[in-house]
Parts: sequence; structure tokens; C-alpha cells
Amino acid sequence: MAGKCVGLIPAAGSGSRMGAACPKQYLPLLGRPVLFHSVAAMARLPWIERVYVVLSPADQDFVQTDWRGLVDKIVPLYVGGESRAETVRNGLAAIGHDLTEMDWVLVHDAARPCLSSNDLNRLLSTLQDDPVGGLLAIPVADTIKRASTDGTVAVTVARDMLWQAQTPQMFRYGVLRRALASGADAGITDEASAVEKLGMAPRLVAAQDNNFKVTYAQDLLLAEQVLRSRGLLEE
Ligand SMILES: Nc1ccn([C@@H]2O[C@H](COP(=O)(O)OP(=O)(O)OP(=O)(O)O)[C@@H](O)[C@H]2O)c(=O)n1
Ligand SMILES: C[C@](O)(CO)[C@H](O)COP(=O)(O)O
Repeated sequence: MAGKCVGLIPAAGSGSRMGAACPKQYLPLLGRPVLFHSVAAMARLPWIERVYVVLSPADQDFVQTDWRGLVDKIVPLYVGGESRAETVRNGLAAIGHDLTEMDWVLVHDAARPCLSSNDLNRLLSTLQDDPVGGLLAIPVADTIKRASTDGTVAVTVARDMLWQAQTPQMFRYGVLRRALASGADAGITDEASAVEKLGMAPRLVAAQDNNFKVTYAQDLLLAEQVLRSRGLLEE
């Protein structure tokens, strides 16, 4: 496979929808921070050479975390921005000396701690020769409604061919830097949407295992159940 693979984890959010006293990536999950599980999901695979964790410049929790055996593979970057897109853009700029245009960057939310090795390995095997790259995603299973301002249904959205984007989102370093370079981040809520604006078509890779984003308080309980079901025990 041409080019090495690195992870880049945007971890500079405030977690406002979680409503916790600290950013949600540092909330405990089976005795470790949520961020630990998201980083470990990538760092434990031998084909991922390094995992860059993009933090808020004011982050003081990363250094307090016991990274165990992961510490040799992870690199903190205190260049997080006001938006997820800005955080990723800043992170990409900070690692340019390490990468070539053709190296693969897998951007993975700090808030997705349940990413499985199975899904990560399938993402790589599906995309490693792809001319564009792509992302883990799941086909929409529920009926989708668009709301009116008064809280009633405006319209039911046809769900055929609709997918929910997840992460990792895997693109060549050069493509991703160009896609985010403009800073015109309106409507850019994931890396794939920026790449699509270049006129490219990222490939959808169906996730087989639970890989939801921890956004609200109840999501933490579900994440704990998912990880326990995979044999992960409280540390
Ligand atoms: N300025 C930002 C905003 C978000 N993120 C990261 O992007 C991922 C997905 O974003 P989201 O779930 O929205 O996290 P928050 O922005 O922290 O949550 P909220 O929107 O509830 O404040 C998270 O890992 C978050 O840390 C980031 O690195 N920089
Ligand atoms: C990148 C993402 O997780 C794909 O679904 C999602 O767009 C992140 O959105 P958020 O509002 O930054 O959580």
C-alpha cells in the first residue's frame, strides 16, 4: 500500500450537549477517559504508525491521563480550534513535516470510543487502493422527518440511499489539506463533505459494529455496555 497511515483525533470540543463539568472526552468510561478508548482503538493496530491527538490549547487533562503502553504512539497537538473543521485543519498543518501528500490520514472523533478493530481493518482494506478515500457509515434505518419551526413534521424525507456518516474518515494527506485549506467551513461537519466540495466522491464503508458518537449523557451508559460486551472490563 502506497503511503503510511496515521490517525488524527479531533479532541478539542467542549461537549456542551453532554452538560458535564468537564469536556466529554475526559469523562470516565470503564475506568479510563472516553478519549483513551478512542485513541486505543487506533493505536493498537500495527498498521497505524502514529496517532495525533488535537487538543484545546488550554487542555490540562491530557497530561494527567495514564496512557499506559499507548504513550509511545500518541502525539498531543495543542492546536484545537473553534470548530471541528478548524481543529482538523490546524492538526493537519502541524503534522506536515511528518507526512507526504500520499500518506493516509484517518480522522476519528475522540467521542467515538467503541470503534472496533474489525471495522478499522475493513476500512483500510477497502480504501487502501481507492483513488479518493472514504468513511465508515451506516445506512439510515429509521424513517427521517424534517421538522417545521413549530415542532411538527414538515416532510418525511425519503430514506433510500441515505447513510449516517461516522468516523474514521480516511483520505490522503494532500487531498485533506487542500479540502480544508480555504477555511470556508460553513456546512462542513465532516472531512468527507470538504472533499466532496473538491468534486470527489468518498466511498461509504458500512460499519458492522457499534460505533456511535457519545453526545448525550445516556450515550455513556450505552458505550459502557458495548465495550463490556466485547470483553473490556473496568480498569
Ligand atoms: N472545536 C471543536 C469541536 C469539536 N471537536 C471534536 O469533534 C468531535 C465531534 O464533535 P462533537 O461530538 O460535536 O463534540 P463537541 O463539540 O465537544 O460536543 P458539543 O457539540 O455537544 O459541544 C469530538 O471528538 C470533539 O472533541 C474538536 O476537536 N474541536
Ligand atoms: C464527523 C461526524 O462524527 C460524522 O457524523 C459528525 O459530523 C460530527 O459532528 P459534530 O457536531 O462535530 O459532533
